[in-house]
Amino acid sequence: MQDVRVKICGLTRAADVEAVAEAGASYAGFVFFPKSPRNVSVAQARELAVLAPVGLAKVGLVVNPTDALLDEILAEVPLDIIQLHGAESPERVAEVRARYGLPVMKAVGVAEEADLAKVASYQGVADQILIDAKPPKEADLPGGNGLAFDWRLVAGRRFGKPWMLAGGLTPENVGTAVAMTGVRQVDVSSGVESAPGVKDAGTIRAFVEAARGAKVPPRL
Ligand SMILES: O=C(O)c1ccccc1NCC(=O)[C@H](O)[C@H](O)COP(=O)(O)O
Repeated sequence: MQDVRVKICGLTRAADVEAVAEAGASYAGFVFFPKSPRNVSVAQARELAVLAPVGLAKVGLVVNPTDALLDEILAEVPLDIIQLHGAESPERVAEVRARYGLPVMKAVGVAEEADLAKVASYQGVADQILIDAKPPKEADLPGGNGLAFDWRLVAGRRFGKPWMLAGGLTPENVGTAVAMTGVRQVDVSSGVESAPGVKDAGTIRAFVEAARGAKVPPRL
């Protein structure tokens, strides 16, 4: 049985990339969103991305990006995946994918069953779907809020494309989340931080260990 794959999002320091690689995560996320405590400049992201070893996929997270912003990022940062975390339409997802020739992961915020209907419109255009907790109405950030949603909504679900579960995951609850949902990939940001935007190497290690040691229910 394959291990659960882990994405650690919002890396800002060289030591974070090192910790993520050493822990055995599969994806390292860099946030390009000025309001975020995890925001990195293009130059910073480049310095971090080049430290990632082969096998650690570098994900660039953007929110409703213009082509100009994506051009600027992709001219400098050797990304493997583009994560679209705003209100991008399926047409925009297809356009970004075609323009840059990179896989695109589209985030969909979920708070109730009805939110999952949106996933269908991205199945044909995105390479992966990130099922994340919907942010509270007053939130400054569309993601990275450390809030979970009701995992029963996605228990045993398949979405026609590989998917990842996010929102309020921690070393303590990720095993339950995997066992309950059957998801093969998980994403975390706040749950491995000692303060907003500050990753903690020990907690990253504990999270990856817990995720990889989780009991994944067999696919029916
Ligand atoms: O993490 C951010 O600061 C962020 C800012 C703007 C858009 C999205 C953002 N994060 C998205 C992610 O992929 C997070 O890892 C995901 O939402 C889970 O976050 P958390 O609940 O804090 O583990």
